[in-house]
Amino acid sequence: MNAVISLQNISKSFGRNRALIDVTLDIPQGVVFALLGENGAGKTTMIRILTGSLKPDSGTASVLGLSCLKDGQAIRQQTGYVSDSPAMYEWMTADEIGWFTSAFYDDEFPGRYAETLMGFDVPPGVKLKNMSKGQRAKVALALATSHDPELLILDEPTSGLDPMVRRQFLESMVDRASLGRTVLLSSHQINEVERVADWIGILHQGDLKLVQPLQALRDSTRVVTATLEHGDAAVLMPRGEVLTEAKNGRQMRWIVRDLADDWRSDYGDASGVIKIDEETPTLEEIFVAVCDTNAVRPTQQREQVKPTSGVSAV
Ligand SMILES: Nc1ncnc2c1ncn2[C@@H]1O[C@H](COP(=O)(O)OP(=O)(O)OP(=O)(O)O)[C@@H](O)[C@H]1O
Repeated sequence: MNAVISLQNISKSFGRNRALIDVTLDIPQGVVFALLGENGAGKTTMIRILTGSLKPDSGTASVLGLSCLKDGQAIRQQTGYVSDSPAMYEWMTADEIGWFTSAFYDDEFPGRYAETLMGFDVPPGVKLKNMSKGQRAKVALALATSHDPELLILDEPTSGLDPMVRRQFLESMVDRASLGRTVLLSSHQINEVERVADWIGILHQGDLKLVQPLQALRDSTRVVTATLEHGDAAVLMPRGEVLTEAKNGRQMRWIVRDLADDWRSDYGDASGVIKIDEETPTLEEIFVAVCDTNAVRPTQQREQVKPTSGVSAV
C-alpha cells in the first residue's frame, strides 16, 4: 500500500490525560478518509501531530513520505489544512487574503481561488471580520484547496456551513479523491460522512478502535435481532465479535462483526427463539457500538453463550 499518511505507535499525553494511545495507521493515496470520534477522542491531537505543530511523546509520523517532526514546513507547503478554528487576517477582504496567500504557491492559485469563492457565493470585497461564520469557513476552505494539494486535512470542515454548501463541499472531496488526491477529514457528522468516505477510522478515548474501508465495514458488520418465546428465555449470542447487545421485552438485538456463515444453525426449535433476522447497520449504529463502553467484550462471549445463563440488557 502506498501510504500518504503513516503513523507508527504514536502516543501523546497532556499531563495525565492520554490523548492518543499507541496509534498505528496507514492511509492510502486517493481516498477520502473520515476520522470519527466523540468530543475529546483525540482527533485534533492526531491532526496537529500530522501537520507538525505538535510533537508526539513516542512513535513516528510521516506525511507524503516526509517526517512530521522534521519537515513540518515542507508538509505544510504540500498539503491543505483547515483547523477547527481557522485563524485568518480579519482586516483583509476575501480577495486580499487570497492575493496574500498566493505568494506562497504556484501561478494557478489565484484563478482556482477566485473560482472556488464564486462557487461558494462568497463576496470577494468584504472584510473577514464582517463575514458570517459560514462565509469565513468557505474562505478558509478556498485558501486550503486552491494550490490543489496532494493531501487535504480538514478538522470538522462542514461546521458552520449550510446544508446545500455542505453537500457541494463533500461531493467535491469525492472528486478530489477520484483524481488521486487524498482527503483526511475529522467529523461528528456521521450521516454526511457515510455518503462520501471510502475509509473510516474510529477513535475512542485516544484509542484507534477501528480502521477499515467503509464498504468492507458494512459487509462485515450485521445487526441480528431475535424474538424470544418469552422475556426471560436464555439465548445464545450470535457467533462472531459481538459489539453490543440490547434487550427490549422479548426482543434481543446484537451488532456483530464477522458473523459466522452458519450462525442461523444455532437457533433451531429448542433455542427459545421464534424469529431471527439479520440486516446491515448504519455507520452511526456501528460508531455507537464501537464507542459504547458498556459493550460486550469478545472474551465474555463464549462464557455467556451457555443456554443456562441469562442475557443482561445493556
Ligand atoms: N493543549 C492541550 N492541553 C491539555 N489537554 C489537551 C490539549 N489538547 C488536547 N487536550 C486534551 O486531549 C484530549 C483530546 O483532545 P482533542 O482536541 O484531540 O479531541 P477531539 O477528538 O478533537 O475533540 P473535539 O471533537 O471535541 O474537537 C482531550 O481530553 C483534550 O482535553
